[in-house]
Amino acid sequence: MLVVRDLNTYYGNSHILRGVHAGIPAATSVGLLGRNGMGKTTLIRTVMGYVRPASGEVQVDGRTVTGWPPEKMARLGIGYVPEGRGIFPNLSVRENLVMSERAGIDGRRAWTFDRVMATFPRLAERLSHGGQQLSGGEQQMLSIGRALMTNPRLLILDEATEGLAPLIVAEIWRVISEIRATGIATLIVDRDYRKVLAHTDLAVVMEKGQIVRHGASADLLSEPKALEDLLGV
Ligand SMILES: Nc1ncnc2c1ncn2[C@@H]1O[C@H](COP(=O)(O)OP(=O)(O)OP(=O)(O)O)[C@@H](O)[C@H]1O
Repeated sequence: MLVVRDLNTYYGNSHILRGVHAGIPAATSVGLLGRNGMGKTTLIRTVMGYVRPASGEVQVDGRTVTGWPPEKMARLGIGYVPEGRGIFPNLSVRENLVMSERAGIDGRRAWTFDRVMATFPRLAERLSHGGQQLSGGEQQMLSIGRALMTNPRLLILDEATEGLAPLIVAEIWRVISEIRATGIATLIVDRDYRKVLAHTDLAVVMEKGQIVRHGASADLLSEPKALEDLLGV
């Protein structure tokens, strides 16, 4: 459903994305791997319209959407949970969720407020708390909950478990499995490459702004030499 072709993105004079070709088929889970600073977040930010590419194309369902702003990308059914969490700190948990509520592009409302509550019981206990009163893990759950309330076809998770306690990290991976089982496509960036490969169908690896490897996640997991070369693990 999402394809990028020959994408080139600069920050000032720094050429960050260097001709990236990649795609996410519908209802497929893709892991985006690579060492620090290789361009993973820049790729996501370019796709979501936060950064304009110098050249290349972003397509959703065959339609060219390069440079569309984030709100329009969201309306195409792409949910984004940014690194460092995207919630409104001055609004309550309930307000954060309700304001994101929207039917999916096919008109379905599979993810409702009640379903998000059932998925994240911790949030249900803190509905009137302000966003800034939540722990880091709860903020992350709220950020994922907000994205689910938009009933996305594709959910992009950038470092969703970063800096969280092990129990919360396990909880987030459980939710990622649940989301995947409902047929939502996912693009997952996380430092724990084993978890990424275990929770995805396909994996792409970035190195210096290019995709240097793509294939089945299970295949990459069984290649220690490739993992060492590409990820330094
Ligand atoms: N706003 C910015 N202005 C200038 N350079 C930037 C900016 N954001 C990122 N960069 C640089 O772009 C390169 C790619 O960064 P990016 O965040 O996309 O990498 P990443 O693979 O997501 O790594 P990380 O895991 O560290 O976030 C890095 O060299 C980084 O220093």
